[in-house]
Amino acid sequence: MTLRYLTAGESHGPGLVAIAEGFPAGLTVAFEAVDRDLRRRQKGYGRGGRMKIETDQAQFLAGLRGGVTTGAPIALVVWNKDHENWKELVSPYARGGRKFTQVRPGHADLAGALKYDLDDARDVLERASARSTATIVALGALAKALLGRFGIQVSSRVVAIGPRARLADAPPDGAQKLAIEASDLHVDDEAVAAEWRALIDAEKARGGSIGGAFDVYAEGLPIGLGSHVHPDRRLDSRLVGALCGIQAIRAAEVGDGTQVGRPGYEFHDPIHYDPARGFHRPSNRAGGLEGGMTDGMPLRVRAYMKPIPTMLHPLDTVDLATREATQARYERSDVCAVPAAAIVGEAVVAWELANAFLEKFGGDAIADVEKAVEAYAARIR
Ligand SMILES: Cc1cc2nc3c(=O)[nH]c(=O)nc-3n(C[C@H](O)[C@H](O)[C@H](O)COP(=O)(O)O)c2cc1C
Ligand SMILES: C=C(O[C@@H]1CC(C(=O)O)=C[C@@H](OP(=O)(O)O)[C@H]1O)C(=O)O
Repeated sequence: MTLRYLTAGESHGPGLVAIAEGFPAGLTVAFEAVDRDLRRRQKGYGRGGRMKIETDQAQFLAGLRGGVTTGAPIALVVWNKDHENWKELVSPYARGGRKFTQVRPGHADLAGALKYDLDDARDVLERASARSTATIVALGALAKALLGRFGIQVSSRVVAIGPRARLADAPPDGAQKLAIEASDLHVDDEAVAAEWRALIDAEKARGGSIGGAFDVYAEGLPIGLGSHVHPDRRLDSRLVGALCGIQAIRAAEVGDGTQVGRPGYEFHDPIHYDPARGFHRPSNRAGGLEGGMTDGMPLRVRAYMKPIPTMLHPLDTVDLATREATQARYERSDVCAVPAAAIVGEAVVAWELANAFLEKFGGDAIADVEKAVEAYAARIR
């Protein structure tokens, strides 16, 4: 492991912190790019009241001087504005409010309370909440700064909301990227977005929720990140694991990976070579990964997000304190958060790619990494 991080923080506590280690010295980090990704994560049609309260920004505490990494651990914090309303309820210094015992199906509430011997599921849900993805996105922005330094760009697009899919098999081009950024559903087709808004509205009207899927892409990757030699060094296993590590992601797919009904001739990508382009493929069904390594084609991974579990018209459950039948507790909730999850998806993919990149080319200083990248490119031409 070259890059590593830890995060801490509760959804309604004072703030969320992250410490990252392993970035080479001499990397310029644009703070605005970090905050831009934090803003992107807060957007999206179907989000609930919380996002009107927060305006996430990363405050850096260590590891950079004048916007440039020093090689020391990087520390940052994202403050929770909503904590002002929870000071007496959720804090290292106070614990108050009615106990949360009407455990919600689809959440960590039940298993977490039993496993950790807690009589208040609040102690579980505060950390299980996807609020922590704000720190993940800030860390991902650091990884993107490293990748960007070497010409690698990470992007994403929502490809399904509920039953209505709009699949694509290549990364968005420049114009499509602009359209995606302008869209409240993180898609480059306004007609599809209108259909998706109607689906979200219908679920909201009946007190329900809706899920979907998104693709994450990376362009400009060298051949050979990751490794075939052990399962835990395979980049496909690491990317799928990282995507399923995001709250509410239930499955992830590499390239056309689930299309196993296709015959082999329609599943694999022939290899071509010419001196100008080097090794390349006429198709990219593998999604840029073969044998657990990048194959030089754009990376394409898809993640599937379940419908948000907290619903205005709640499901049946059992009260943790009395063991009697009741209904799941509702405070407030998103109805759909697939566009936000796509930004988190970019972050976790960027992190895994940056880690694999530094495993292959790593050095303590950016200049060392540059030399390793150049030497490798010359060798494999
Ligand atoms: C960006 C994002 C926002 C989310 N917002 C909510 C929400 O408002 N309400 C909710 O019940 N779940 C929300 N979730 C999902 C829950 O955090 C998640 O389903 C829960 O912690 C249980 O984890 P699991 O689904 O991975 O099993 C959100 C997830 C993400 C990625
Ligand atoms: C706070 C965020 O998402 C939250 C994730 C979440 C959950 O259960 O995962 C539940 C909601 O929290 P609250 O109960 O405070 O409204 C979401 O708003 C965020 O994305 O920053």
